Amino acid sequence: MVRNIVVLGGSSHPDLVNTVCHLLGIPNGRITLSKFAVGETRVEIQDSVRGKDVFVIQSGCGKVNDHLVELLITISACKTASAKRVTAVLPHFPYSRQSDIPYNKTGAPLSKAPTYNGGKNDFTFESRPGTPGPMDSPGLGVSHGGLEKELSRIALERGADGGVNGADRGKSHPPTPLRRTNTADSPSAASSVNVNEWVPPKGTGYKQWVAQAGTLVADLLTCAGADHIITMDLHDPQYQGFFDIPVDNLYGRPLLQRYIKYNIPDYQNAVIVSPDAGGAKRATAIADALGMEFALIHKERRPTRITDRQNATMMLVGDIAGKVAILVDDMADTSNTITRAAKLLKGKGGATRVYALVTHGVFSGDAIDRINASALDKVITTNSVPQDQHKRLCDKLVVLDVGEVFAEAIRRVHHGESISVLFRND
Ligand SMILES: O=P(O)(O)OC[C@H]1O[C@H](OP(=O)(O)OP(=O)(O)O)[C@H](O)[C@@H]1O
Repeated sequence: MVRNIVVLGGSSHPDLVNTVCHLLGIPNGRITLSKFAVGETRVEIQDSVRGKDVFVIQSGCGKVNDHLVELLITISACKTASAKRVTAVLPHFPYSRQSDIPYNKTGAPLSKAPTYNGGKNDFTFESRPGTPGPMDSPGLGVSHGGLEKELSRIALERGADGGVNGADRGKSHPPTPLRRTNTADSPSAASSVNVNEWVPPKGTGYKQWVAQAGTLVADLLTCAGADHIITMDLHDPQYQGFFDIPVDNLYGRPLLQRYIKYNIPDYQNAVIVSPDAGGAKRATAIADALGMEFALIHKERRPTRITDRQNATMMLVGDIAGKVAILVDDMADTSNTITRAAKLLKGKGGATRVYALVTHGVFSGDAIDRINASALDKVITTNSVPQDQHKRLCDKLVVLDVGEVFAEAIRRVHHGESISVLFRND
């Protein structure tokens, strides 16, 4: 039984909250989460947190934006109710994929938007303009009808070619109309991003503005009053540097490694495969620890728009013919990456069996259907986000429990003990 500690759960992952409280031997902190009719979040904390060490557990899944706001309000409520320390526990950290700038091949992002001054161009290709204002940026604060007309007119006047990257420059294309993407039906990353997808006319020098939401989310958590963050397998470990409070980034690696060791027959002769260059370090760490071979799939998506992510070209570097391939990645969202990788590994690669091990099985939209129809033999994930429903729909899915890791991390942080023991890989 741990004393002077309160564990509160947001609405994203009640099972994990129950497990953690059970393992710590404490009752769940009492909290009421509700909504006003308009959709605003309302939080009421029923236990006194005065002078207490408070941990708020909320994972980045489901209605991820609602859950984020719920977390921020809860943290703030605890602070104003005189909690001694508030730790945000985010088993899967929302927005951590958005800490960098996707269109950075040719240098820093543009910092000023183009001005639509009657079709006259007042900037060059080398311009480094400032942050788009509400009236400057496509899709922000301007009535869509008027904006579409204006942009189409500019495109027509300039004989647009639609190129946003080097590869497209110089080619001749017809003027590019505005396209609207319907975001209502699919929660997948690729289909939910664009409100207006506008390809700028040739020679304007304007590259689409992409917000670095990761920075904002880090600031929001700190401003709300978080004193400490506990999370697991951040998409980009450098994201910790966005915070000026301690961040404990736990590893899912020991769990995944244990699965390989004890559940994959003849695992020493299998090959660990990273489905993209970004995850190579994570995958090689496992391959090295288990003395296994390593291969890499090169996934090319950066130079183009975010909507092209699903069409990225994949190329296998390494030999997996006649072997078992074990894909290792930090997360599966739409599952496009792992299913396409599996197709490549079993098809051209000649792998006999393909496993995918991902820490965060978000499985948005039709991800589970995609896995069921894929060449993947098994998908192993953790319950850093709820998996009950996914498990019911997918026989290939194996779920590893992170409850113990988070409970132990909370216990150790509370007592001021080192958490490095949690990084052991045996
Ligand atoms: O299931 P999916 O929808 O395919 O998403 C999963 C992929 O997304 C992330 O990488 P990302 O594409 O952001 O590339 P990066 O590693 O270059 O940042 C993640 O590391 C996976 O590889």
